[in-house]
Amino acid sequence: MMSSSSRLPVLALPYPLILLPTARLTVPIGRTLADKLLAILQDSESTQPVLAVVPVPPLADSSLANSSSPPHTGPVHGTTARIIRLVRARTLSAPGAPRHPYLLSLHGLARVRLAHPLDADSQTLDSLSERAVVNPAADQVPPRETVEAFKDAALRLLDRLAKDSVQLQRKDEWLRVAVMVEEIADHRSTWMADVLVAAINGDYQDKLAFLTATSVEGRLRRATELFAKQTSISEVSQKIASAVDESLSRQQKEYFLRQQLAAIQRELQSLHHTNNAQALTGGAQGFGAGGSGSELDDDDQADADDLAELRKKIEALGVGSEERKVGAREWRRLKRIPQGSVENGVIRSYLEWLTSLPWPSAEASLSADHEILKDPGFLTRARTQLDADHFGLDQIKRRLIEYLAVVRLRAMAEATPQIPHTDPDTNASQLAITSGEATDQHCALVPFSTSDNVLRRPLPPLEVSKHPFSKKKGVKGPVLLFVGPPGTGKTSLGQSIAKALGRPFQRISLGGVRDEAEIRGHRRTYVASGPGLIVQALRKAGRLDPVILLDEVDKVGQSNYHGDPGAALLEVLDPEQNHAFNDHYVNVPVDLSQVLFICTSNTLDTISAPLLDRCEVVELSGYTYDEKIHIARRFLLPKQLEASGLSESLLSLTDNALFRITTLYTREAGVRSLERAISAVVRFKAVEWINHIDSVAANGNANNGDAILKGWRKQVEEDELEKILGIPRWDGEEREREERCGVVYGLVVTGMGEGGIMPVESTAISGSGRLKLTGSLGDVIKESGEIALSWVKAHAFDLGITAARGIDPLKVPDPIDVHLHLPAGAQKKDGPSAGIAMTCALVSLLTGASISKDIAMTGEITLRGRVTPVGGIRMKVLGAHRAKVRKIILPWANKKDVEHDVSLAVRQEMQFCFVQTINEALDAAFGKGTLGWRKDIIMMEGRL
Ligand SMILES: Nc1ncnc2c1ncn2[C@@H]1O[C@H](COP(=O)(O)OP(=O)(O)OP(=O)(O)O)[C@@H](O)[C@H]1O
Repeated sequence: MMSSSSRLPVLALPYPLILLPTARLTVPIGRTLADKLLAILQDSESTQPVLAVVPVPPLADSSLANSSSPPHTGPVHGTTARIIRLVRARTLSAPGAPRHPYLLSLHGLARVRLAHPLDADSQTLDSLSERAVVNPAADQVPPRETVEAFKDAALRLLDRLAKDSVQLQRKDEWLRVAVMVEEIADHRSTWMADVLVAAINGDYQDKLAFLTATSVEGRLRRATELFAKQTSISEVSQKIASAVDESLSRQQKEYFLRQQLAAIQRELQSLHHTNNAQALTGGAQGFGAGGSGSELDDDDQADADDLAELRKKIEALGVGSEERKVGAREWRRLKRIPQGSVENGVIRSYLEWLTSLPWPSAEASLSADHEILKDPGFLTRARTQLDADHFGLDQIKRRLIEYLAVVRLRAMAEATPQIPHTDPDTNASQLAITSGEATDQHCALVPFSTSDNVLRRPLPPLEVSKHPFSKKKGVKGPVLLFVGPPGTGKTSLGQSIAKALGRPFQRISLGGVRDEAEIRGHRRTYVASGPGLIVQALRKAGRLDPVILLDEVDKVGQSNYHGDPGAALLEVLDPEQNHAFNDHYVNVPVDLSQVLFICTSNTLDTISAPLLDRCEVVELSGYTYDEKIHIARRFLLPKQLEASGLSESLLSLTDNALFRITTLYTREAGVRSLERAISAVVRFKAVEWINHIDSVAANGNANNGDAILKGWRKQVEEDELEKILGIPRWDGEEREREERCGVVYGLVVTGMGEGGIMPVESTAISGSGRLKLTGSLGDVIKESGEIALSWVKAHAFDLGITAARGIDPLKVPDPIDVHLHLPAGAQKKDGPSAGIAMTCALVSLLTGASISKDIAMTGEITLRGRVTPVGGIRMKVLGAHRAKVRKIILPWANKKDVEHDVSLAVRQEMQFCFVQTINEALDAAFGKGTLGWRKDIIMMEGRL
């Protein structure tokens, strides 16, 4: 068939655009072209007028690509295309907008050739010139073998594409096309070739060659080649993908994904910016002219700033120091690892920790501490500080001042440069320093001379430090351990010491720490790992030399499968080791030698011996009523008034009210419950005050100060307390204490370190001479019960219980069992100190004589009847005093404890009986002459 010619408007498609017959294409176009097309649309009779669309290859390739056109001439081959849409782009803008604000959609129809090649002027997207075009002759049927080869190649490619498709729908589509290819008639195969080449990815040049192939056979061959090429590309990339898949680690994959995500985000951001700009300017402005947006969107910038900051911090670490080396190494790793990956986050948070710790290499703050210590008035000011924060505690304050004096002396000694002895035999070559006034700057190095009467101290030989951090030795003192019941001021004393030294204070609560890692940190391999409590405190303090209070060391867990937290604590507190404390997370030796550690504990019983050995114990055993009343008036009431917004002019407690609160509403060694009770009173009065001023305001006197104060009662009287605090908890306890045969009051110290009294009850029941002990008793206290019974049985005749020696009082006259019980059965009790109380209870039970309820006792007994000393005397005595016991029986050996530890005021209010034997204890308890001792008892004791 002959080819036909006609005139059509010709549109040039710049590289890399190409339109094949059967394909569709949408291109952004400018206003000029849009106007021209609009004119065509208006003039045309058809609603979808036809154009000739000619791809223009890049200059270098033009001769190659449009191969059938003569060299050095413009392109001639193209496609006829129907205009199916011309719209103005609103929101979507292709790159280049708004120079191309219109979108033109074309549908390729058939191959076409220009009668004359496109000249250079007409090769732009804007140009549209009407030209003569030649429509090639209609297709002939291609040879069979060419069609077969084409189908084969097409099917292989479609199969590959179906396999590679991730989406199921896509897969189905490719398979459906494959069925069509199999079934298509030979004469339609060129159409199929057009459809497939248009649908698959392929090189521009390949597609152009396919477009320009004039013969049907040639076109099918080119399509076959293209399909084969695409199949092999697809297979190779699939192989690479699976090989990469195997070799890529999770992190690398994540990296690629993140890169893609970042690219998508960038695209979205730029789209967003353009939209903003268009919204602001009606679309008249160019790309990238959008507003700056919120600073929260500017992730990349913030991230870069953080990294720069981190880098600066690493650079600030001491040159050559271990921490700097580790920091630099981790920094290099950080740079290698993709941003946003988990590992990246782990390294960054590690570096943040590492660089935010105070390191000796970068530390400049110690000098401030030394200045405070050098000040001649340091000790006086420390004493003033302690007095300002705490009432009483004289002995403890004196001990703390001694401690601070040692700290000061050591600090001054450490601040002195050390010079080696060159020759110990010659005085002239020895150097000494005037101690006391020595300072960093002013230390006077003078030759040591025996004739000098100034206090001089020869310096020890220079120790060459092996550890990199021990350039400046720590201001070490013994580790203080405050032991005492809750609320006795242990924590607040620690705070006062920190204030006196001008150092930051950090408190670490060790109660319930079961895991060594809580002290030492987790290794970085753990998910969500972090440093231990010690390093955390150091970072919070921001200095190398804070005062760290290790609260409740007695409650640290024992060694278990989570490690031994106690052992880690030993390392922390050991001056020989703690200059290079090893936190598992930080993994660089941390210098704790400058830290001043203070421990607190409620009791000494549960502290491990090695830990106790490192500490110097300071006991705070509790306050008397008198001291509590003073503390309440001077410290607790003002503190609560301030906390509630009232003032002393609006609220006061009478002495009687305060006494009642202290004695009847609280009974504890410390002052916490007292503080709570006072705060309840203050809160009650605060409500009253608000109601009062509201009612005054309602009467129109809101601004009249006198009128406001007129009806206000600021005093809280004793009889109001029941309304405020409820029924007194301890009222009538003395009445409840019974004076009964078989009941005796012993003295105890609870697990919280609080002293008090505890009844020892005994009763006789018919039985077979056995002893029954109840009340959650430990082995030692049970043994005390058995010793007591044995002693009573052995002395039953002397005490007048039995008629003759050798008779068991539990069998004759009637066989009985004796039941000894210590109430509060849920509380564990142990220890030997209930010995004399149990003996007295048994004697009382068997003789029928009773002991006054105002008497309490403590002391261990031996089988021979000796009374041996016990511990916790001060706490026990104060507990008894609080319980209004008037007479206490104690072992003779504890006399010095009472004289030394118990205040004179308490001693004057109580009667103390110090006993050496059970006989003396019984006499003191029952009163002389009450028990019917047989006459020869004195002789017997002499023989013992
Ligand atoms: N001698 C005192 N003078 C003034 N206030 C005191 C005195 N003793 C204790 N306090 C006050 O009692 C409160 C409780 O004290 P702190 O917290 O120091 O008790 P603690 O012994 O550490 O108790 P815990 O063993 O329960 O930790 C604080 O407000 C403290 O100021």
